[in-house]
Amino acid sequence: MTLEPIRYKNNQLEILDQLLLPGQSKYIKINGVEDGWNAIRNMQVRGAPAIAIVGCLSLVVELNKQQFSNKDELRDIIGDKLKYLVSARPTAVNIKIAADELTNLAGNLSKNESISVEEMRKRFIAAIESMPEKDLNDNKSIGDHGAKAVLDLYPKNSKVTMLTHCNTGSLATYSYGTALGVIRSLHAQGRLEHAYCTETRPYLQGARLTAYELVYEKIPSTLIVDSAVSALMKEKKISGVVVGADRVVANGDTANKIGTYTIAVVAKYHNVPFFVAAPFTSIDMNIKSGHEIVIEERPDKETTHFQGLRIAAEGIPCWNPAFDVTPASLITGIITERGVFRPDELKDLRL
Ligand SMILES: CSC[C@@H](O)[C@@H](O)C(=O)COP(=O)(O)O
Repeated sequence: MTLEPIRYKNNQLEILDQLLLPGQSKYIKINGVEDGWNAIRNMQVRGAPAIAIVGCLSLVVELNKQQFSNKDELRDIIGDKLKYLVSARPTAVNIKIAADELTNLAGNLSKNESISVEEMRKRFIAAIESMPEKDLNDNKSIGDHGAKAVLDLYPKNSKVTMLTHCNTGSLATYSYGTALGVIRSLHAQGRLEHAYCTETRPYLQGARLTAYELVYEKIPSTLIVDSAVSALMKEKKISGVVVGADRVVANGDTANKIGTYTIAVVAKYHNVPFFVAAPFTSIDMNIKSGHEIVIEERPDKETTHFQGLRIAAEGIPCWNPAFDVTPASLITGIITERGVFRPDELKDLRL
């Protein structure tokens, strides 16, 4: 049985409150878009694919509660609510891409004279309800393509040791995970020697969530502090790094959890292959290079406090960007559900 971060059944939406993990497994109800926005903003749900799925499902919950007098009204409400959901966190692109596609769908459905407002609502909801299964299937393909790409670099039947950052597992997606899915796939094939995960300051997605998933899945693994990455690459035989992405742009530059760029620089120095694992829903072709990506800055309190307790000196100001951008030149390959691409190959792909 895998972890179930998102429960959606009979128009009821619940999420596992990731702020309480690993100490407590508590589900909270999402009763509509306002709840969805708050859960995303407060990081009770986080991880680019999970944010998109929860945000869009929160809209479904709300649409099912209301009556609409005509299709234009339904289209306008959908457009406004999606815009609002996208505003919860700016860097992860999956929810923006989903919102754009769904806004177009609502526009087309509203223009279709052969369908009623009720039929429009049904078709729109069906499109959102297909997202979880697609995410799961995409993640399994990412896992398999990624495992092959890593193993192809090493002698036949040898085992590999991987490093990952942040949380990209079941908890960051609907299920299975992206970068952690690659590690999971290597483990399932009996080809994983060991996985290392970073703590991922300041929110500790690695220590709290990835470590929890690795233990849960009985994957041989070790937790390190973020600042141990250089030492790890010097002292242990690391076969590859695999991380997720919040936004991959047209030239292959990739925004991911703060600290990813440092790991990529260190990997280059130590000649360790550095992979990004992400579904096509994380690829933003509208942005040419990483300079244009909006990086979310989170409150100082996430750096100065831990579980409500001040750990930093009183009065010190903080700079707390949630993400950084790894230049394409440091990325060996981008693992997607359709295969593995060099960063410079992205621009020729049809999304
Ligand atoms: C499959 S999740 C990929 C990324 O979203 C993940 O690595 C990450 O950076 C998550 O950041 P978070 O701030 O926890 O939402």
